[in-house]
Amino acid sequence: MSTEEFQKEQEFITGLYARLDELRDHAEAAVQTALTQVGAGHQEKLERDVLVAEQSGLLAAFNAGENGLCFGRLDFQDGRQYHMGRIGIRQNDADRTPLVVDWRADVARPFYLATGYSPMGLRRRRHITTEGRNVTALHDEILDLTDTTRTGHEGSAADTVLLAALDAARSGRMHDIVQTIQAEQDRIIRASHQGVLVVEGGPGTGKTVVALHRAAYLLYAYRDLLARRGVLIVGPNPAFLAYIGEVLPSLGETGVLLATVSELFPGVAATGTDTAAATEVKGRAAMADALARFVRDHQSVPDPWIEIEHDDGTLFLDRAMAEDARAAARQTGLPHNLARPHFAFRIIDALTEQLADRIGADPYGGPNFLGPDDLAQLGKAIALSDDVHAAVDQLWPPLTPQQLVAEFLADPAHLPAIDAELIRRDGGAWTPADVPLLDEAAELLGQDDSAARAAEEAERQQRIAYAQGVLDVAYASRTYEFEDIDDEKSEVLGAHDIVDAERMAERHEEADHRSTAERAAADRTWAFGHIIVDEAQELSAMTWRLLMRRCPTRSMTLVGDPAQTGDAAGCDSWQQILEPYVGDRWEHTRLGVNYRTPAEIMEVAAGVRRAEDPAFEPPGSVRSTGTRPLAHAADPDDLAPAVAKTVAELAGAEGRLAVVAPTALHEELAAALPGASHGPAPDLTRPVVLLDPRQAKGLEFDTVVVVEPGQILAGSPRGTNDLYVALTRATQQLAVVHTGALPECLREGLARRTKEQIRPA
Ligand SMILES: Nc1ncnc2c1ncn2[C@@H]1O[C@H](COP(=O)(O)OP(=O)(O)OP(=O)(O)O)[C@@H](O)[C@H]1O
Repeated sequence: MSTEEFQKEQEFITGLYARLDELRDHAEAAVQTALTQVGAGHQEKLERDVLVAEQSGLLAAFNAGENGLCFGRLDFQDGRQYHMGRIGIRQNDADRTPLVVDWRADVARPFYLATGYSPMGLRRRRHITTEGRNVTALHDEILDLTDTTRTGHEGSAADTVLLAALDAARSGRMHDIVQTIQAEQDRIIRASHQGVLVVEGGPGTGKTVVALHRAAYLLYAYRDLLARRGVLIVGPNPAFLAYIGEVLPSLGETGVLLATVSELFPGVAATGTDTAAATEVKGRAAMADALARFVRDHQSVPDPWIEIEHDDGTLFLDRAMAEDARAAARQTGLPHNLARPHFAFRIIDALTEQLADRIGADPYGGPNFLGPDDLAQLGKAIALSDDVHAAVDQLWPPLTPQQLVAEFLADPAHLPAIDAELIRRDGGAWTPADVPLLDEAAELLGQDDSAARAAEEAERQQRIAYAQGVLDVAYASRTYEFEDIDDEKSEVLGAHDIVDAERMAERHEEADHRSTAERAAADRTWAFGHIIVDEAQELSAMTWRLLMRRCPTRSMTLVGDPAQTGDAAGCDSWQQILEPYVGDRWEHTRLGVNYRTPAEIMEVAAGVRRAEDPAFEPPGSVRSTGTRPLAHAADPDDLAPAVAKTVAELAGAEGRLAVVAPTALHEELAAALPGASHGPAPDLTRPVVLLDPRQAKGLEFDTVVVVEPGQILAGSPRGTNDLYVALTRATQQLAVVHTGALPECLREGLARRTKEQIRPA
């Protein structure tokens, strides 16, 4: 080891952190100063808010850079040398010379792509490992074989650093991989933002982590476009979102909305659950048609008429009149609530005509006596009639998405009877599968915001009135110290002197301080700049309709693995998902190396899939641990204690362990595993967690104990996929605890332990 090289890097890193501290202090001071400045006008307030947002964003990035700020160095053959950083930092000189370049910059690409065959102009690539602000290791790769300079740190650097990262104990939170992105992953991360990119790959191939780095890259490369519209990352459940939630902030990116589909209808908390069969029915594309027809059912005509009381005698809103108004309203092509005024106006016109015919008719067959002004007067009176309002409400009622879907579920229409029975529900909490239905309903109904706008105007008037009151009080209690001075010429200005009530009211209006992600989360119609969908194979056809509405530009990255589909409503083929929206204009890429699961575990998991598909080939594992997964046979009465014993044996001092078991066993197992986190949103940072196979999706742990694999297999129509997911979550060790016979597909590859061996003492 060359201490001189070490020393040089340490000096560089020390200097770099000093510059980081300087930048951080500067940003902190700027935020503080801005916050204490009380500007009077709107403009000043706006400028202050922009400055605070900008500097806060910088601060977040500087704080993110604290750990592993610099992780590599590129030495080019032409003498250029660049240090690589999690974020880019420049010197405080006239040229603002880069100290470290951002890993996303073009010049950083050879760090990930250069090989001995294709050195991309590189002479040497250095991996720098740090702990806090100290350099702990250097690994150099020589890419120019004619270069004879040696530093003493040469070796197969990339492998050493990658394997160290893969072997490290898990923390319950995903980490970024900027230091070890592999070439096939880099190409996906930096692919163009346009169009739909599908990233497919088996378990542990890095689909999720690559998708997150892609979000960071896109925000860097297309900042103008994406910072404004925002990026949405959709994940399968809240625990998964918590698991991946620290990756982007660690890369200095905070403006991304992470959400499950259930959270995408503002104002609705989908806390209910559906049966697998109901989820499947609700997810079918045919639901869109059923809902559209259900909305039309609410556009009715009277049989034979509705009587409208009028001073000049009863008017008749008859079937033909309503049919004519309905056809005209439908012809506008507007959603139900927005077409409603068109229906109402046609009805009012027709009733006005009926009345005019009655009271203005010339008994001798001449033209009607009433002129345009008379007709307008009659129309106005009819438009104000309570009877007319009630009739319009009856024939074309205003509807909210919640009303419509609740009514639909209580008595499902336009579906085969068997499907209708499966989803029938009167009341109860909204479920995740209801959210796309609500969104579909919102599209079909449209939002007639005239009432909201009127309310807003009324509120504004109220604010003005309040501000006038404040001014009056201010005037009444003005200071009299200068009583002798003519009030008109007073140099002491009071609030009443410089603002009128309207401007003062405006000043008190709340400016929108929310970030793009926050504003997007609160707005159902927000169009995102890019959407990333993880575990995309799980989403139903109805969910795709919702997501496509949120991304009219179709700039999307979809990652998933059809072999892991667990949801009954999930899709089996990308073509089937995408065809309705982009035809065949989408790109498909594959990741083929498993970075998570050691070869020994993967062999066992592959056996499960091979039972259905003998030709199945799992992604090749990058590591093997030499430890065979274990099968523990337990007495049915002893299952929970046997699981507890296995957990006690395998749980390490460091790292995380997950027990993956069918939900029906959770109560019994939780009692035997005190301290294990479980429930709908388990805390994955705890040493032991108890999950069902669906909750385990996308996650990873050092050790995994799969309980009753036979029940997992039989538990759902996609039981094979669920078991495959459960078995592929471990980075180090896997154990299976079972009562009764081990399923046939698991008999190969597992080292057996008998009941006696695992019976608690
Ligand atoms: N280039 C890399 N360097 C270091 N770690 C990596 C790399 N690529 C992937 N990993 C690690 O491998 C593990 C698996 O990655 P990830 O969860 O993204 O896989 P996945 O394909 O989404 O898996 P699954 O489909 O099973 O959920 C993670 O711990 C990730 O950090």
